[in-house]
Amino acid sequence: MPERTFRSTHLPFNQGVTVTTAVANPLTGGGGESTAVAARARQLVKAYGSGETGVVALDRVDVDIARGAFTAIMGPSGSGKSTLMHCLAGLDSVSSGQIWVGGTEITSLKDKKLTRLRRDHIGFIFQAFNLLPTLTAAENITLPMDIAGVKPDRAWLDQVVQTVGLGGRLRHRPAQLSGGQQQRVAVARALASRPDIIFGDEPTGNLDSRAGAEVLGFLRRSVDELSQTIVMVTHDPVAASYADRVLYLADGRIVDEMWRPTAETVLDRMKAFDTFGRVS
Ligand SMILES: Nc1ncnc2c1ncn2[C@@H]1O[C@H](COP(=O)(O)OP(=O)(O)OP(=O)(O)O)[C@@H](O)[C@H]1O
Repeated sequence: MPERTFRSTHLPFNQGVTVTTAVANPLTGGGGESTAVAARARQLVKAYGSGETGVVALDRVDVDIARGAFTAIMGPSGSGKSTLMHCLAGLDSVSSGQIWVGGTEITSLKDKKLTRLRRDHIGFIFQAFNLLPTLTAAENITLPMDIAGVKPDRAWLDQVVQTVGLGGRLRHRPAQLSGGQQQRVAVARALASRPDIIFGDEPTGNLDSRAGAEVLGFLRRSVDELSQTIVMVTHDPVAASYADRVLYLADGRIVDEMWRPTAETVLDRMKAFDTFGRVS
């Protein structure tokens, strides 16, 4: 496990200090160039509106996302999970602070370069599977690469298809697949271009527990066998237990983290948050 510093406010787990940070560090230190860190944010602030009606969705967040690891982001509704994920993925602008994906500081990129970085380096899996109904599973998997004019690496694609267990379903269209199979197509699509990092927003939110477990198992395998980096927002302690590390957000701050979570330890931590109250 990498050395890390962790400080948080108000909660009994990590008492006392005023800044929140979840920094898996410092293997190289400095800016965004670490090979051990797939993405990092420093003093990230995201505010919506201003004055009385303004909301600070992210409040000076420092975080490192370890490369080749599976990170889950948890926290109560409105705590800033989706906002953090969208900012890290370059889908949303920030109010202040800096974000690096790999060695690139994305917070200073103009639209065109940011779009290209997202296309070439970041994969997404959403709660809605977002497959095109008229295309086969195979066509859906390679669609983003086809649009980008990038030739898929066949050997890699075969490995991905094998990893997510879709071998016999490649010629089926989405309507001919179960929800779990459709999400596996979406997982394969995210993996196909070998992105540096994959972001999942409640990727099993629309699945029953069995299909969800399958998809989570495939995400886990893609980390273990393909060295993929995954960041997943979830409300579900069972889903979080597939991760290597859980980050807890409350009121726009990272207030705690847990390594090697189990469903029980995550649930206990969530209950403790409820008992001791939320941050501020
Ligand atoms: N476009 C927006 N305009 C104004 N406020 C927003 C906007 N998007 C999010 N917020 C606010 O920012 C805060 C964080 O929202 P966010 O969606 O990141 O939370 P979340 O933890 O993902 O919640 P949930 O678990 O309910 O999806 C909330 O107070 C929310 O109301």
